[in-house]
Amino acid sequence: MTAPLKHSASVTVDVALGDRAYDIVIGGDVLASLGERVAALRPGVRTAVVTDRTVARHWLEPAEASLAAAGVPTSRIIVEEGEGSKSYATLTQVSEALIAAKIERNDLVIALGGGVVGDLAGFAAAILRRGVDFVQVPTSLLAQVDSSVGGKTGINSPQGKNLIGAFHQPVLVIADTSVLDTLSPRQFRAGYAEVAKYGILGDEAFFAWLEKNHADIFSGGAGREHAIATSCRAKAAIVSRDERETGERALLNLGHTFGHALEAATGFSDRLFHGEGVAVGMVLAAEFSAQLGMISTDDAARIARHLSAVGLPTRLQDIAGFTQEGLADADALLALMAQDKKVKRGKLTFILLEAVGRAVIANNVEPQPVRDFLQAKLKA
Ligand SMILES: NC(=O)c1ccc[n+]([C@@H]2O[C@H](COP(=O)([O-])OP(=O)(O)OC[C@H]3O[C@@H](n4cnc5c(N)ncnc54)[C@H](O)[C@@H]3O)[C@@H](O)[C@H]2O)c1
Ligand SMILES: O=C(O)C(=O)C[C@@H](O)[C@H](O)[C@H](O)COP(=O)(O)O
Ligand SMILES: [Zn+2]
Repeated sequence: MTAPLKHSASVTVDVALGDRAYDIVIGGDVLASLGERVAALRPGVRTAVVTDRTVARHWLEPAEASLAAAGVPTSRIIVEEGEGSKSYATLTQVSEALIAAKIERNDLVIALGGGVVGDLAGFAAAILRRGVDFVQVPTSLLAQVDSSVGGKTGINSPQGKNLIGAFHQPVLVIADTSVLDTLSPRQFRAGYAEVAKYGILGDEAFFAWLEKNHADIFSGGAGREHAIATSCRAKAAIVSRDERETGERALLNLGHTFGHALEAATGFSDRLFHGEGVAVGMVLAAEFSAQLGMISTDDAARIARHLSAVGLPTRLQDIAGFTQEGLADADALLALMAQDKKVKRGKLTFILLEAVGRAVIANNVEPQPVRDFLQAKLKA
């Protein structure tokens, strides 16, 4: 745990993982406290900040200034932005730069960026000298509500999302909500899909609140911080009970079995951002659940209606280049889903819905009903 510091209002969420517990500090100017918090957590530490080009342009200097003011030595490693950087090539670039910077076992890697930088830098830290601690400084909405918390790190392989990785928890998360002001509207909206996910999977009241307050979240009102803190509390609670996804953590994968296959089918490109794939995937999961008689068609329609109201894609046909080979093809999508990490003895696991706010884990799902469902959706 970090000691409380005297900065303007911030909220701290605890991720209760015993001797690996850590704080998520959320607030409007907490980036300025990065150096002070790192120095308090690890006196005498050296750091390397991993970031991407776009985030570096906006936020690297304030991060470095905060570290310098607290007397924390640092070096910088800058990668290309985008999902393509969750690759073997960029992992090599980052690992070798960390070695060149002489980051030792007791030093810290700092991931300053969205989910791509967090997953990549976290994984590099996990394998560098067999494990170096790291700090998450998430700069996208998605990273502040989801990817910076919980310790899933990794890269993609051509066969699928996040297939190479490790569980490696950060030692601190600093989520400065004011950095979101430089995020593009499309990226902000994509991150919102993961916010809505927490309501859909386990908190109907939060979903109803989002239905009423989404405009405030998008415009940067007080609701934004509330939505981020609520999302982090929901994720922290699940992760602290099931760190390694042996059970209920799989609920956080709502929409991802479909979504990850769609991201792979679109070549991990800007045709479909992760959050957008999750939005389409959650609607497909809801509609598939309705077809199985698990959720009412009204509830499934309510989910699609809200995601569509904020401008997220909700149908396969909304994806750029929908008719291109591999996307409008149920068998190709099923082949990609076969690489999902929830597959057990060759059988698919889906996160399905009984109601808004009630998700369940469905093991041993046969491929044929999924194929039939997708074929119908592709023609719709
Ligand atoms: N580890 C997990 O638990 C977890 C959870 C959810 C998603 N993810 C992963 O996260 C990734 C998606 O993360 P993302 O949506 O943050 O994408 P991202 O990291 O690619 O960031 C989105 C874009 O926004 C830019 N950006 C980020 N912060 C900015 C800021 N403050 N100002 C201006 N531009 C900014 C980035 O340069 C990038 O171009 C996917 O790879 C997904 O698989 C991981
Ligand atoms: O933290 C989790 O657990 C999640 O599933 C969160 C997801 O939003 C995230 O996209 C995660 O990276 C997906 O995990 P994966 O195990 O399917 O790669
Ligand atoms: Zn996700």
